[in-house]
Formats: sequence, structure tokens, C-alpha cells
Amino acid sequence: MTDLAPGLGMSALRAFAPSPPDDQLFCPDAIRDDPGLGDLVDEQLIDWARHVGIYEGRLDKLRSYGFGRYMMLAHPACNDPDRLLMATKCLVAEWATDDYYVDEIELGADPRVVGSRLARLLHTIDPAQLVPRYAADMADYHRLQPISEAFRTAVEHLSRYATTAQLGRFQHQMAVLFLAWTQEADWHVNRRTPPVWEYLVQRHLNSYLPPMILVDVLAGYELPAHEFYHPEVRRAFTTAGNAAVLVNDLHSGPSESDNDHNLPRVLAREEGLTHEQAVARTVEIHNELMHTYVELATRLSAVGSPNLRRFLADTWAWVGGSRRWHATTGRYNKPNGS
Ligand SMILES: CC(C)=CCC/C(C)=C(\C)COP(=O)(O)OP(=O)(O)O
Repeated sequence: MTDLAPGLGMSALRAFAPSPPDDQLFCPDAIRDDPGLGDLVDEQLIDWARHVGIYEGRLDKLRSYGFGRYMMLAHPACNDPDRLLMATKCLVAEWATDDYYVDEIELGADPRVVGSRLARLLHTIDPAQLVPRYAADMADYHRLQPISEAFRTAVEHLSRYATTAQLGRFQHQMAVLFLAWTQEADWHVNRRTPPVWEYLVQRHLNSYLPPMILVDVLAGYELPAHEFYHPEVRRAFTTAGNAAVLVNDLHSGPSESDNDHNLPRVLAREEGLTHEQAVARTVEIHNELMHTYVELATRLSAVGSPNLRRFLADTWAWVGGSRRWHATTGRYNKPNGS
């Protein structure tokens, strides 16, 4: 692993700072924390959210989540507030979809229509080509949907920085994410808890790859397609994305509604573990994935291009920033006494 790009990856590799409640995690900590930069991005994010109409009446909550801070922590190679804002818009468009269409019944989520909503929404990411008379009807529909407006403007912002290939990967990863959300809707409609392996497949599709896939866009380079899509690189990258999303499961579990799924809950139901045992097993699975990432990244760093080494180091840094955000965000951590 010492072959990873100097400056970015190395300090992260050394920093296994414990941060309760995840002090057993084999995971780096953030390698940059610039609160001023995070606040700046968050201010601009709230203006954008107000403009497109998402989280209406809940902008204070949105502010407390610190999604701009998240991107500041996860992309230490980027100091440009506008690029960070672009990544934050993409992240928040995804999260708003998860909240309003998939997870939160009181915000209008309805598992019976998740598939239709997501299929319509995909147009804002990978435009559907219709004849003009029906395209106008479709445009009328999207104009009234704040989430469509959020995705449309986020992708517009992304396309100012991403190459054609980087945009293509984003489109692909969104389709994968939407597929996973329809699988989740199936569990809800049929009141089914999946077996552990199926939950992990869903978390593989619904991992942190959608935001992670922008690491080179934010850092201002492009990992070329022949390396990005190399099966071993994909294996390393998806392994890191799967581990990172289990950190989400560990932190978000306590605030999730009873019908929601997370790995500790699935393990408890399917394997009869106590909550404590299920959390410990989740940490174990996370750590196994992270050790696999380190092995793969070490091997790939020895044979890959400088850009591939950089990409693997940026991925490692992203995971560390994500860990710090989960431990500190107002989404999962309430201030003392509240
Ligand atoms: C940014 C984003 C929504 C990426 C895809 C991965 C994903 C859906 C999440 C990390 C959210 O997972 P989850 O629904 O468990 O998160 P909350 O508990 O709702 O915060």
C-alpha cells in the first residue's frame, strides 16, 4: 500500500483514529477538515435546494446534515468550492430521492410506485428521446417535481466538469442505484426481510459508489476507461463502496424507521443475533471488505499508472472523510440533550 500516491494516501493510511461508536472499524479518518470550506458549500447548497424546491420546510434540517461538509471531508484533493458544490448537489439529489421516494412514508414515499417514479426520474440523468408531442407532456411532469429539478440542475453542473466518459459512468451508476431501490421497494411491499446475502447484494448496488465515482472529477483528472473498467479495479472500487456504506448502516440504524433495512437489523432477524452481536458482525464484515480493498489496491498500485495510484488513494481518502462525516453529522448525531 505504500505505493499509493504520496501526499494523499499516506497520512490517511496511518490515521486509524477511533471515533465512537465505530472505534473497532478498520478504516482511515478524514485527512482534511476545513470547516470554513464546508460551511461555504453548505450555504450555497441551501440556496440551491430552496431554488429547486427540495426539502421544502425542512431546510434547517438539511443544513444540519452538513452534506457540503461531507464532500469537503471526502474530497481532500479539491479546494474549489464550486466543484465541491457540484458534488454536493449530486449527493443531495440522490439523498432526496432516497428520502422522498424510497424511505420516508411521511415525506410521500410509497413502495408501490417507486419503480415508476425512478424510471421517470432517470430521464433527468440520461434523457429519454420521445417525439415532440409526448416530450412536452414529459417536460410538464418534470417541471412540477422538485427532485427532477434537483437532478436536472445537478447533472448540468456535473457536465461542466466531467468528461463524456465520466458522465457516462455516473449515468450507469445511477441506473444501478435505481434498480436497487426498486428491489428495496419489493421488500417493503411484500413485507419481506431479505436473507443476509441478498441484503448485501442490494447494498452492493445501493453502495456509496454514486458519490465516490466523482473522485477524479473533483480532483481534476480522469482515470481512463481501460483502467476504470478493468475488472480488478472495479472489484477494488466496489469493495470500498460496499464497506463505506456499512458505516452508514452502523450510524443510521438507530434513526431509521422499523420497516427500514440495515445490516445489523437483517442479521438480527435472519440469524437470531442480539443487537450487540449483529453490530459486531457488521463491523467484522466491514473490516473484511476494507482489508480486501487494501490487498487489491496494493497489487494494482504496483502495476497501474500514476493516475490509477492516485484514484486508489483518492478512494481511500473518500472513505476516511465519509467515516468522519457519519460520526459528526446532525443527520445521525443529535446535539446533547435533544
Ligand atoms: C448518496 C446516496 C443516497 C447514495 C447511495 C447510497 C445510499 C442510498 C445511502 C448512503 C443512503 O442509505 P440509507 O438509506 O441507509 O441512508 P439513511 O439512513 O436514509 O440516511
